[in-house]
Amino acid sequence: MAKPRVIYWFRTDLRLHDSPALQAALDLEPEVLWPIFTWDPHYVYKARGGVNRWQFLLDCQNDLSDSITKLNKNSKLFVLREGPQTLFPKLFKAWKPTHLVFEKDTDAYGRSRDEAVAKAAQEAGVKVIIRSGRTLWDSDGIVEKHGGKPTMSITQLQAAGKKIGPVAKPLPAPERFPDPGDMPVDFEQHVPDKHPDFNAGYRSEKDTGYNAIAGPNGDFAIETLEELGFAPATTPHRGGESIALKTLDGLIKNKRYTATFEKPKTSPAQFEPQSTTLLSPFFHFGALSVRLFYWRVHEVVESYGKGASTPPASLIGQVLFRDMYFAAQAALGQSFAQTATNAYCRFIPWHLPSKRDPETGFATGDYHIDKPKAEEWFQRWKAGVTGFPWIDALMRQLKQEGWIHHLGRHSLACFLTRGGCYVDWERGAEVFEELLIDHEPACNIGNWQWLACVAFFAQYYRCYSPVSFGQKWDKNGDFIRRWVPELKKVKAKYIYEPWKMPLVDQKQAGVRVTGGGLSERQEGSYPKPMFDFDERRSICLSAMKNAYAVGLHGNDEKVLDGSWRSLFPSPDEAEVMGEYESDYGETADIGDEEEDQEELNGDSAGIKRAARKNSADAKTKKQKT
Ligand SMILES: Cc1cc2nc3c(=O)[nH]c(=O)nc-3n(C[C@H](O)[C@H](O)[C@H](O)COP(=O)(O)OP(=O)(O)OC[C@H]3O[C@@H](n4cnc5c(N)ncnc54)[C@H](O)[C@@H]3O)c2cc1C
Repeated sequence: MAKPRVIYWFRTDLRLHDSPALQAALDLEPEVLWPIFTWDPHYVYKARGGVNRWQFLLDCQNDLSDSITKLNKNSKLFVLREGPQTLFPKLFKAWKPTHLVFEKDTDAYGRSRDEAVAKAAQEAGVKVIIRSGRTLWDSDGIVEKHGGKPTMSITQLQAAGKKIGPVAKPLPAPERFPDPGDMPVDFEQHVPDKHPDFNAGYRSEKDTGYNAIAGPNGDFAIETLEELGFAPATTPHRGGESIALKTLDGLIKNKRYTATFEKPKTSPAQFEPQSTTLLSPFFHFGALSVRLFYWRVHEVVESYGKGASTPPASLIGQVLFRDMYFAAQAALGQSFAQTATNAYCRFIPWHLPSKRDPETGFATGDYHIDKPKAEEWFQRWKAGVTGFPWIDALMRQLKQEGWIHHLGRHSLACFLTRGGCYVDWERGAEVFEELLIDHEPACNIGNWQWLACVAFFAQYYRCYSPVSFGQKWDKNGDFIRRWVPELKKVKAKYIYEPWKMPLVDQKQAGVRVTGGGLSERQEGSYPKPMFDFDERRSICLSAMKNAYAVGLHGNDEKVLDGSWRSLFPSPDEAEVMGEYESDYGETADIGDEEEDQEELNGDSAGIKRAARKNSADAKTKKQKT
């Protein structure tokens, strides 16, 4: 019998070690194996991604490609520049594979993409093999063992995990790699629609990434930042399986650190080196197996004995959080990413709410400016010029390096939402999506919901002060001095509150505290704080208290049709989302009357459809998390 001809499709698993999907492909003992990556326009244009994360991805791909070539000089990672949905049907004809193998992806887009590809494979008579390998347990398996519901706490995750059984032991990396087969690409390339391009702001040069399906030299080379039209990355953090494995080895050698790690005791102000592992971007790109991490840490903890830390604070606890968010996302799909239609997300009438597609009910990526002041605060937060040095230092580190400590993320997220600006958590999640090198949809969204106290966590009265929280870790403000150099010479007593600095001290420190921070910023100045934090904290607190008392969730009819307003004070009386031109309502700006009517009908049908989709969850929506 003829031996299998296998396409191995790398995506979220840019590694050779512990890859159940790759192992399944190799177990077929194929005659030929094509290790490929498809350059998907969805991520290039429709998902937010800053240049630092692209650099990390390219690092991971280059490292993986080198490792494949070390095993077989005829092979490497072959990159094809086309969306998988249009590419695979052509590859199935041109290359005549018998099998397509890949790692399971439970992200909302990943699922719909894989369904389309699997359908095309079935039509072409190509067998599809999918293996879970991105999480400790298969996220769909967790959901099943948790009664089809999302896991909203670590305890729920652990209980469901227990029903599946122990986390699988890691698999060794292969020692041999089969030859690739012929790779004709004499078919027409489907050139993607580049508009809208969410990442246009990063492209200083022409984007030539899709000029030819096999790259500029026809050799299926890995893309470069230049081809994407991007300037060089600014992050010092570099990707790749080789670096990940070395970092893990270093961590494991430090037995005390590994065994006694307690996340709440690690400092968000520590840098070079940071106080936590900084393995998250490697997990994101699959350059490091989370199961390998789990078992190696587990061994250290076991041998350490008394004094070892335990979940949720321990290192094992950290990766349990990761699995918890993955399983929450796996259960809720696209609704997980937003309030509207999400039965598990509390409705809070934040400012700058998302615009939604009237047909589907899903967020479009754009938002309403219901209050110009809130927009100004959001822009200042995003630019790192709020006038609160702790917040600005964190944001500037994030923009420059793409990674900040977990508690730094807490500070930024709390400040933007319930502890300062009262801006929709979806705005913050979008900025993190763009800037983080470890951006993981499930973890980013889940953590934003946690910090905004709309899901997973409900203690909204616990608020991070942009002054005392930073001082707790770094009295002298070294972290601020590193990231906000205008304040480098400011005395420790003013470094967290420079607006309190007398003029004579400002002079001595060579900085003037003046202006609003955005376009009007002057050389040698640092902005005044954008509001009185204590005042804002109490306004937000009472608004949160009220929203909790009203008790709406994202899938409530009142949230979806806008009638929630009757349950809240007016925006003139309290902190409530202001009026704006509705996505759905009477004032939708459509010229033609007939179209107008159709649109309105379509609107409500679309909203109801989205609500129905989640209605199964509605009964459990008020559960304790
Ligand atoms: C608002 C906000 C947004 C976030 N967005 C992301 C994101 O997009 N991608 C991401 O991986 N993490 C995200 N996190 C979680 C967490 O901050 C990072 O995983 C962690 O800081 C990464 O650093 P580390 O690798 O040194 O973590 P360590 O403390 O060394 O932990 C080891 C690993 O455990 C996992 N982990 C730790 N904490 C969490 C957590 N709270 N949730 C999920 N996984 C966790 C990560 O994979 C991490 O690499 C976010 C947190 C907040 C508050």
